[in-house]
Amino acid sequence: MPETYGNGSTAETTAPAAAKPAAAGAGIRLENLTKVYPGTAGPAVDNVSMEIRAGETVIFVGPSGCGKSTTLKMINRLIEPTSGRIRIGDEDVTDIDPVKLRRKVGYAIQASGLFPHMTVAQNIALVPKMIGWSAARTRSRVEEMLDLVGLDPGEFHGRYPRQLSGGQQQRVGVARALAADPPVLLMDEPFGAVDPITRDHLQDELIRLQHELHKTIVFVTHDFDEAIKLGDRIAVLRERSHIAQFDTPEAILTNPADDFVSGFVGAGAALKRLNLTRVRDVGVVDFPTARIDDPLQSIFDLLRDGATNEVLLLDRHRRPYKWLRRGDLSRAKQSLARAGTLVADTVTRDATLRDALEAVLTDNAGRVAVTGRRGEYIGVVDMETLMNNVHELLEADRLDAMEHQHELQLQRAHRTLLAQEGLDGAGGPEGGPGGRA
Ligand SMILES: Nc1ncnc2c1ncn2[C@@H]1O[C@H](COP(=O)(O)OP(=O)(O)OP(=O)(O)O)[C@@H](O)[C@H]1O
Repeated sequence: MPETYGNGSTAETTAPAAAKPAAAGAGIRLENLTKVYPGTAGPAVDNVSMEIRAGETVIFVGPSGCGKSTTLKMINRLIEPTSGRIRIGDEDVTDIDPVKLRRKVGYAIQASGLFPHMTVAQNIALVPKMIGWSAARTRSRVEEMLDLVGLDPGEFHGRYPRQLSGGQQQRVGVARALAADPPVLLMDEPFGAVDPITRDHLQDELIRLQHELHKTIVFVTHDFDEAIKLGDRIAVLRERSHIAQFDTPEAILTNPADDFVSGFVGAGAALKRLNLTRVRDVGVVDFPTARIDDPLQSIFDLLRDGATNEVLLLDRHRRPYKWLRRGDLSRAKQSLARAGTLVADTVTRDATLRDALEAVLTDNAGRVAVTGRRGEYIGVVDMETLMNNVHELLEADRLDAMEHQHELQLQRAHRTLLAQEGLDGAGGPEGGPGGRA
């Protein structure tokens, strides 16, 4: 059995035992929402109605300028609607005090939106303070939030945003949005400004968080692959936020409503489906490991005598460090410094098969190491497992397509038969039974 998480902690038990359980999501209902910006000819958002269920992640995608951000910002009234209503849970929030609304709706944006002159802790404490939490409660919440987003509270809480990497800033942005424990989280292209690998990891983190918290998340992105990966449902929007299709990623990929949606899905729908399967759903298996501080001799022995000709070397924090093959030993001499190949990329259990395939190709090791929330080793997924899954997915799609084709043929044959029998209500192509000469 692969070991799961280090230090006995699991992704499901990050909050201190005494903490209140997090507020779960609340449903959102948009009713005939319209926004006309002053001085513009037509509405930027025109009469949009939509129901978002409690606890689901809904992604808005659509071309630039179609009104995604305007629609999103009307939900927390950063932009006041010209007409229409917004309900969160049982409450009509269209006219409530915006400060009260902040308790219900967290907001995370691109490039984290952190205040540069405030420390990480001060940034996260912003909304709890605004809504009148005590200093002690706020302080413990800040620590809890840092831990939740995978940052060591002791190390990070006194830093300033400029002392963080882009990915860390984004994590703090999410911690800040969640600090007052709102049931609804709005995210406006939150990962738009980070590099692709960090972006993948942040997406995985968000999936893990959502497994834990069950918030209602509305997320805007330009990136359809991101939408597939994160969304329970995707709203494909066209101009003025008109809804072209609002459905699950599977349904949109296999059954786009029209040419506009097909155009958005783009080529390679079958491969995009790799974004729908997670590493946790395929076989994560154990792999022989050794620790960097193990005696050299014991690592040699493991490779020489054992059934394996490769081990994964872990660092002092049990994080994957190097792939070490038997042949590498001849170069090792008295130290492992020059031996083996550095682990370039890892995935978490929430990563998609697509991420995992990419990581296998990057690492060129035939497998990818799977890690927990602090980067610790859990197991590996190998190329063969990945390829089998890809094959099964493509095969399932092919069968679906064949079935669909077969159904169409049956329907056509049925109609022809009815027509021949004169039972199709149109008198048949030849004008009735027996026809006429
Ligand atoms: N403050 C404003 N005043 C006037 N027009 C605006 C304002 N903000 C946005 N718009 C217009 O409203 C329309 C919708 O903008 P919005 O930012 O909601 O689109 P979007 O889909 O989020 O775009 P993008 O993907 O490029 O961020 C655009 O035509 C935009 O030019």
